[in-house]
Amino acid sequence: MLTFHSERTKKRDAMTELDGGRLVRPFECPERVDIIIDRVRATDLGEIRAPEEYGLDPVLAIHDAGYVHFLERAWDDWSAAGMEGEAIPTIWPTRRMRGDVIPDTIAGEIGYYALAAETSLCAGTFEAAQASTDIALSALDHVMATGNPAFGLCRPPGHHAAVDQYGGYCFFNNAAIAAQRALDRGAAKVAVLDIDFHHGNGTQDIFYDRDDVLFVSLHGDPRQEFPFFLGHADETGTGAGRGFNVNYPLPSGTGYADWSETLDEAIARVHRYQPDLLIVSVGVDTFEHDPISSFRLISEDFTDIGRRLRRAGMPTLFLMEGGYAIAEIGINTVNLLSGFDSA
Ligand SMILES: NCCCNCCCCCC(O)(O)C(F)(F)F
Ligand SMILES: [Zn+2]
Repeated sequence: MLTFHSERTKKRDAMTELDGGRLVRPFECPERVDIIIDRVRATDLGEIRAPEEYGLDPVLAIHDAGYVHFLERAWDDWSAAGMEGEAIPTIWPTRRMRGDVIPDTIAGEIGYYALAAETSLCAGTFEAAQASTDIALSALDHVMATGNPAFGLCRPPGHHAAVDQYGGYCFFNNAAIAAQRALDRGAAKVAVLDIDFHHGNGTQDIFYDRDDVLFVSLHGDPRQEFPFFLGHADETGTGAGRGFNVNYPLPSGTGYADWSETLDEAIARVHRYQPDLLIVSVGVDTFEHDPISSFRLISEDFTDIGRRLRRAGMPTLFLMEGGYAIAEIGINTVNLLSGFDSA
């Protein structure tokens, strides 16, 4: 399988993540890219290619312009305001506050655009996020041109990024940007299957009222797991999009027997939709030793996931999302991709 990769994805190297009341080194660290690409090379998964550069137009086709330009200048504005640490919001437009007036100062503006507080902004964030979209778009164009699968080693990830919000380590929704480009390039229907441990609230938000993108997600039950406030089974879409959003929340401790049964249901739902393209948001934080997640998949299970996805028999684009068991992230990710190739 062809892999798209760029060292520019490592430009975001935040020093802090708010975790349990302490500022710790981020779980979503640049080394994740090195470990995965080393495993791709070590296993001869296939050719590794640098992405083309697509600029901001494909990003602006999905994300709000004010949001994109906020991200572009946020670190400079934060620094210019004399803040000495990395950029972390402390107030949000919560219940019965107003979300229709965007504050002028960065301390207020950051809360308007932030989904959560664990994702610090720092120098290089915008550049890395844009490189991640270039990877997703390059991989998409390859799948559209050849019908062959491709893997976009995206970092930072994207599935929590909503139209005008960042958080959960995500800034631009790579899968949504790729799906929109596929539609712009003539696809009639695109399915996004999100197998990351966490619900892809951003991807759901972006396509919730649309029937040209089916969003299907297996994830930790939001009553117990991040992002907590979206991802329930009764969220099925709205307007034209009703019936084209499918959530499969699963309890903490879910093992592969139950998880794979749900995956087969999800694949059957994708099949009924008959998409021109399947985009898989690949998170391997479903792994038993993931430090921030609570499912119990083992490394061999990822190979089987790849096999099951291949049997779905559609042009497939794999885009990297989460996974924080650093020692095994390469093995688990490449197991999935190799399983797909070998099925
Ligand atoms: N500090 C420990 C609590 C972590 N709370 C945020 C979890 C974010 C998960 C991100 C992800 O894995 O879903 C993605 F794929 F987007 F990277
Ligand atoms: Zn995740």
